[in-house]
Order: sequence, then C-alpha cells, then structure tokens
Amino acid sequence: MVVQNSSTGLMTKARLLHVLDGEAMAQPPMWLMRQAGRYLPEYRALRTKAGSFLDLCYTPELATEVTLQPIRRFGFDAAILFSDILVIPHALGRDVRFVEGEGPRLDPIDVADIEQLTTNAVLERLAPVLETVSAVRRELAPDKALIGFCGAPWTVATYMIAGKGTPDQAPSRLLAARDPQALDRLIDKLVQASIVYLVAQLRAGADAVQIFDSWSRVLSPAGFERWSAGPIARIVAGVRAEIPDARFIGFPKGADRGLVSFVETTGVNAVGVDWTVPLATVRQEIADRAAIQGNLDPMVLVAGGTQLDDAVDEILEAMRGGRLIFNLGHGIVPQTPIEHVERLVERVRR
Ligand SMILES: Cc1c2[nH]c(c1CCC(=O)O)Cc1[nH]c(c(CCC(=O)O)c1C)Cc1[nH]c(c(CCC(=O)O)c1C)Cc1[nH]c(c(C)c1CCC(=O)O)C2
Repeated sequence: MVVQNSSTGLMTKARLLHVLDGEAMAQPPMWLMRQAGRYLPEYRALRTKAGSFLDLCYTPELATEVTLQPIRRFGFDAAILFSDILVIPHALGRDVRFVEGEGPRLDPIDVADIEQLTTNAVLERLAPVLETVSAVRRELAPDKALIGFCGAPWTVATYMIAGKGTPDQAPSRLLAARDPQALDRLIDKLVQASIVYLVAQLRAGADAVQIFDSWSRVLSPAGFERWSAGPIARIVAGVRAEIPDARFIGFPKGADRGLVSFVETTGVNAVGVDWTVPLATVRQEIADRAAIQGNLDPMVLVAGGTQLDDAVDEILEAMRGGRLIFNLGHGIVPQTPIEHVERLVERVRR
C-alpha cells in the first residue's frame, strides 16, 4: 500500500513493494509462507471457535484476525490473506472438506464433470474472502503489504483429480498422459476462475498476489510449460489486462531448471524458490528480471540454533545487493517453536 504521510508529506510504501517494483533493500523485507496457522497458540485458540476450517476461511471477522496474528507477534513486512487454495474448487461447485489430521478431501473429478464446471458463481461464493481482504487492508499499518493468493491451476487440479493430497500426483499425471485435452479444459476453467478471483482481491485491497504451484516439480519439462508456466502466464496477462500494474509472486516449487524460463514466460515480479536450488547461481541466471523470494528450509527453522543462524547468513550473503524477499522455501510447519521464528526475525533484521 502507498499512502501520504500527513506530517512529512512523504509517501509510505511497504518495503515488500519496493522490492517487487525493482529495488534492492539492504535489509530485505520478510514474511513466511503459511505464517498464520497451527504453530501459533493464538491461532489454535481461535480455531476451536470456528466450526470447520472452511467456516474459518468464510468468516471475515475471524479470518481477518488470523491474518493479522503473525504481524502483531513478529512484525513481518507482509500479511498473507488467510484462506486456502481449495476455495476455488469449492466456488466451482465441488465438494471440499478438511479432515482433522488428514488434510483436504474432495470428490475426485472425472472427465464428464470437467465439462459441467461453471465459473459464473465464483465471485458470489468467494464474497466473504474478498470482505476479509478489505477488512485486513483497513486494519493493517500502511507500511505493511497485504498479499492475496490463489493456487496455480496445476496444483489445484491435482487435488481435484485425486480428491486428496498424494505423494507424487500419479492420478493427475495419468490423466495428463491419457487425456491431455481434458486436463487442458480443466486447467482453462481454473485459469478463468483465478483471473476473476485475483482481480477481485487486488480491487479489494491486496497489494500483490502470490500464485502457489506446490506440485510443479512432478511435471515433465513439456508438461511444466503446458500446465504450470503457460496457465500462470495466462493468469498474469488476464489480470494485467484489467489492472496493468498488478504485482505477482510466482512460486513454482521445485521448478529447478525451469525457473528462468518460468520468469520469462509468466512476467512475475518475484519468483519463490525452495532450499534445493543454489541461490547465487539462480540469482545470476534470473538477473534483473525478477526479485527472488526464499529459501530457508522449514526444517532448519524447526531445528533452530546456530544451524539456523548460519543458513540465514548464507541466504543474505548470496543475495547481498540483490532483490531478496526473505522467506522459507515452503510453508512453516506446525511443530515450529515460536522462539525459533523470533530468532530468525532478529537475525534477518540485524
Ligand atoms: C497445497 C496448498 C493447500 N493450501 C495452500 C497450499 C499451497 C502452499 C503449500 O504447498 O503449502 C496454501 C495456504 N493454506 C493456508 C494459507 C493461508 C495463509 C498463510 O498463512 O500462508 C495458504 C496460503 C491455510 C491453511 N490451510 C490448511 C491449514 C490447516 C487447517 C487447520 O487449521 O486445521 C491452514 C492454516 C489446510 C490445508 N490446505 C491444503 C492442505 C494440503 C492442507 C492440509 C495440510 C496442512 O494443514 O498444511 C492445500
């Protein structure tokens, strides 16, 4: 967010936005993927008040509170909307539930169901989430950015096809091999729904949006172009047709050798990378085309201690003078000790 500061006349612009807009910062902006969640006692307390996890996502008052919890506790530079990538299949009329201790469950979609999907009701069904975006932006300090998000079409499709999380997305890879046109049609519906949803989030007050492609690494190079990078590029272009300066963070987890072409194809302002990539090399290859977000291993954060300090220093060193958004290389896990997050924040801000 950019606001006029009444006493100085200067503009306050969130640090994250400076980096997305092309600047390097001596002290990088930081936030953590899945920063609102079960590792926080205040989240667990509030979670028992809402019925199901989806009820929590669709209750603006509670979702707003959960979004702000990690900002109050750690002072991160950005809040991320509290919701889930699976609200899109829900808004497309699919049955979605979250089973305690097991994760998401959906009715597996078949080829005939794909033809029945309609994107007409997306905004109506996701109205409570958009209300949360506006409420968070109203309550958040102007120097903090608000990140909206959606899942990438491929990752959302993997949950729709298998009906749950799987270790290697075999059911979706099978559909890709057996009936690639059917997969194209499913991905197209998800692209349309995501454009409408992200435009609405940005209009409601999100300063940037992240597209999570948690499962891009299971695709072949050709599959990655067709079902990960290509559809994300269509979302970015579709949103920018309506909001030309819309800011994007792309997170094609495990894209590895596909990272540079991902940045070129999609036109994202920043790309998220996990801990398996050599940061200095990736930085060189991406050059000035995008900022880099990442890439601490969430398990190093669980471990804490000097291993944590060293890993943080390595990331800062590899990105010195460059456009870094400090983050994890994937979501924070529930068993993460709060004191380790405090130690991390202190180290990055030193
Ligand atoms: C694949 C995926 C999902 N959801 C998401 C992804 C992409 C990122 C990733 O790979 O981690 C993204 C997500 N999910 C959630 C957010 C909220 C914002 C944030 O704090 O980052 C975001 C950005 C809340 C959530 N989404 C979920 C929870 C836990 C639900 C609970 O409190 O009971 C939260 C806080 C549930 C969820 N949602 C999903 C799964 C597989 C699960 C169960 C496993 C798990 O708990 O992590 C699907």
